[in-house]
Amino acid sequence: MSDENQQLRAAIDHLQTPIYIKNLDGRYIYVNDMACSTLALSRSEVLGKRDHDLFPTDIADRLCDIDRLVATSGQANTSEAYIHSRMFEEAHCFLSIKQPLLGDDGQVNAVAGIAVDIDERKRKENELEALKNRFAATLQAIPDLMFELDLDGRYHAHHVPREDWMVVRPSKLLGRTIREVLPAPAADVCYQALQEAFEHGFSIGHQYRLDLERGPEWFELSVAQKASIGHEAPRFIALSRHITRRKVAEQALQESESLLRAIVDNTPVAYWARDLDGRCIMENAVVVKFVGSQLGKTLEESGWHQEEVKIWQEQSRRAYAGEVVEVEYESHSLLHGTPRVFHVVLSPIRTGGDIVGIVGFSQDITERKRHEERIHQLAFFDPLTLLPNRRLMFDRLEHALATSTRHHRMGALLMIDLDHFKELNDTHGHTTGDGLLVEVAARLGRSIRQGDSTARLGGDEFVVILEDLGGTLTSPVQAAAIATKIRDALNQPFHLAAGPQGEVITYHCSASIGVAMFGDVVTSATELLRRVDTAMYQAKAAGRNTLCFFDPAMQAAANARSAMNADLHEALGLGQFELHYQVQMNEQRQPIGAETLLRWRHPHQGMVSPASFIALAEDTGLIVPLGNWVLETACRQLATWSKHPELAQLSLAVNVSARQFRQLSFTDQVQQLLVSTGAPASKLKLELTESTLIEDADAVVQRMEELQALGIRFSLDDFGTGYSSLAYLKRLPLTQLKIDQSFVRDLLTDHNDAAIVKTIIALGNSLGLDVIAEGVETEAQLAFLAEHGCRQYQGYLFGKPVPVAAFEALLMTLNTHRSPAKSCLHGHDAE
Ligand SMILES: Nc1nc2c(ncn2[C@@H]2O[C@@H]3COP(=O)(O)O[C@H]4[C@@H](O)[C@H](n5cnc6c(=O)[nH]c(N)nc65)O[C@@H]4COP(=O)(O)O[C@H]3[C@H]2O)c(=O)[nH]1
Repeated sequence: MSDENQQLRAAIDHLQTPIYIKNLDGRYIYVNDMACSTLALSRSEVLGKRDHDLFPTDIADRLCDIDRLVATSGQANTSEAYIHSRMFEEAHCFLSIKQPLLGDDGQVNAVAGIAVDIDERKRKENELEALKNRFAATLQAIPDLMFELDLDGRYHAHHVPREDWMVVRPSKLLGRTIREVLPAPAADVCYQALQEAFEHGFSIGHQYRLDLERGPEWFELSVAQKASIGHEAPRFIALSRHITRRKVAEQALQESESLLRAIVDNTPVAYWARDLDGRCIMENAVVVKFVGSQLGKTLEESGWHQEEVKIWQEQSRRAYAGEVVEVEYESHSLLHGTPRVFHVVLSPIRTGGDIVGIVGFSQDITERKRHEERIHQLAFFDPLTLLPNRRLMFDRLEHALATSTRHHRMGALLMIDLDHFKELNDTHGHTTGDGLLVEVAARLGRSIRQGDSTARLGGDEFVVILEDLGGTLTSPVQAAAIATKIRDALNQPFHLAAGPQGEVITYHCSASIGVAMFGDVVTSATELLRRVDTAMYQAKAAGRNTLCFFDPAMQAAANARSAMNADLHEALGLGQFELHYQVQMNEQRQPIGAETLLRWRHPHQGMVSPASFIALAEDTGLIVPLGNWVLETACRQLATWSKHPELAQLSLAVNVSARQFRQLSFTDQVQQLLVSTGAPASKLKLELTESTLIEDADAVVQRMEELQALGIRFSLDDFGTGYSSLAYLKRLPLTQLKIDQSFVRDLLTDHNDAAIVKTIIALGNSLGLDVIAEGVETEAQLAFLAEHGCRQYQGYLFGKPVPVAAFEALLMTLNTHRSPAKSCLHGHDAE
């Protein structure tokens, strides 16, 4: 070995990198010092050994494979391998470079290798890789879009976790600018943020909207300038956060807030809140409208009336203490208009159990209050006179009864009914009638003491409750004195507006007053009212303008009256009525007709006279259907008679009551009856009383003329008994006057009656009217009447009222036995 080779060998031997040579059997034929040190073996322990002798099988296999490859290919090979050696605690990574060695024959006869310990580098590389992976994983976990941009907005890098948030695909981004990618409004926002970041180092909070495939999406930008190295152009990291959900929620919140605000502002309720210092922190438009804006003000600074501030301070104090306060009060502190009534609710505002302020609602209830008052007024007061109505009177009466019984004090109930009120109404109209009622109410009020009360029951009926009248003996005297005072007050002339021009008329009024005492025995209000009604009715029956105390006999009569009333209502339906006929004669004592007289065949009382029930039927209105029944029956009878030659000449006089005659449809009803029954109108004579004629004379005349045009005639019943003047007598289309039987009865003994009878006959004759006398019972009466010119008669002398069969039989007898002197038979009344 040359020196040079020796030096080289020595250098290789001591080289600080393991070097080795293996023969084609894989046995080490050379190792340098470092190789031995690395394996921690002596050279003799290594030389002649194979890799399988030195290393674990898997490593040894791999090393042998590479050796084989190098040997067969004749090519060098570089590989890395982790080698366990005793020198290191853990396997070290070596970069192994293997080179085939050629023999003299040019064939590979060995493989030389050098193993560089790259363990340290490898570890750093691994660490770097791990760091890179961690960073990539972190980046991947960021849900926001991230871009690296320069000041021109050019994209240099990107992190795009969601491609559907992008306007262009990420691969098309690099090298392009924001303006080339985003629509102008969004791009403007981005450039503004970039500029800010350039100026201040960062920018946050800018938002932009992109209309993407799925719809509008919102993003929020955070831009920060990257630290630049040297004179590098500035770069920016822009983080674009997807905030659509937040935005939608914000918008929904905003919408619901503005809806809430609109509701609060548009609700008619004033609404406000105050903090713990009493400052107004919220108010709606209604508050502003009523009292001007209170925002930021305390109650003391509100400018309201001092008393109202005090009320509010007190009520607020309660609300601050945790109470829900409700108050109604009238505010005088309003900006405009008159004071109004409010219903206010104050309640504490709590957050997490702590009271942090109070909230108030205030509703304007002025109109509701007015309506309530009006409803109360309508429910309990008479709208015309403003006096308490029946309902309130009843309550007061019950109260008065309870008090007087408890304190043994007497009281009296007065019922006042105006006489002939209906006539005033009919003659001058309802407005005049109303005027009278109002004035009567005022006079009643002036006639009673404080503590007594008066009420209007309806129509022309008033009551007065007198309390504290003293003991049982003196109290009726006191009651009578007050009732008399009332009657006298009402007797004073009234000056009432009447007619379309409102001319003033003087009206004289009278009243019938019933009095019922209370306090000595327990009586109910209903019973007391019944009693006073009875007494008042009695006062009316006693001739009006009078007062009458209740007594039990009176009650019995009233009871009988009311029982009869009940029976009367059923009688028509049950067919209990009959018509009787009383013959009417001429001076030749020939029958010329009959008067129909109503009879009620009562199931228990037998035949009841019309004198007992006609007035009642008139009061209750039953006279209308009843009168119709009478007219119809009479018409049928006339129609039947018209078919018999002996009876065809008879006329029938039918009593028609005032109420029946005043029906607007009366003429039509009669006409229809004539048509439906076929009765000859000329044989029908309607008997009207004076009372029928005096009320509303014009309408009566018109109706009479209408009926007269149908062929009907009229007789004036009870002539001379009423107050009627003779003035209108000639206006009426009458054919007959009837002398009342009261004048006929004493004709021969009473000069006055005789004079009246003669006057009536003369009057009738001078007006060209027939005159018929009723109640003729004797030949002497007949002779007197005939002598003074009365040509027609009716009375028991000729026949009593009898049913139709008896009447017809009577006529037959009269016709067959007619003789001038004594042909008339006395009829037998069926009763
Ligand atoms: N003492 C005496 N009495 C005689 C004599 N001749 C007739 N009378 C009675 O005198 C009354 C005459 O009838 P009026 O004056 O129309 O008075 C009638 C009439 O106003 C009314 N009335 C009777 N029927 C009806 C009717 O259908 N409709 C209406 N609205 N009223 C009727 O009832 C009143 C009483 O009728 P009645 O009780 O039937 O009484 C009848 C009759 O029975 C006599 O010679 N002596």
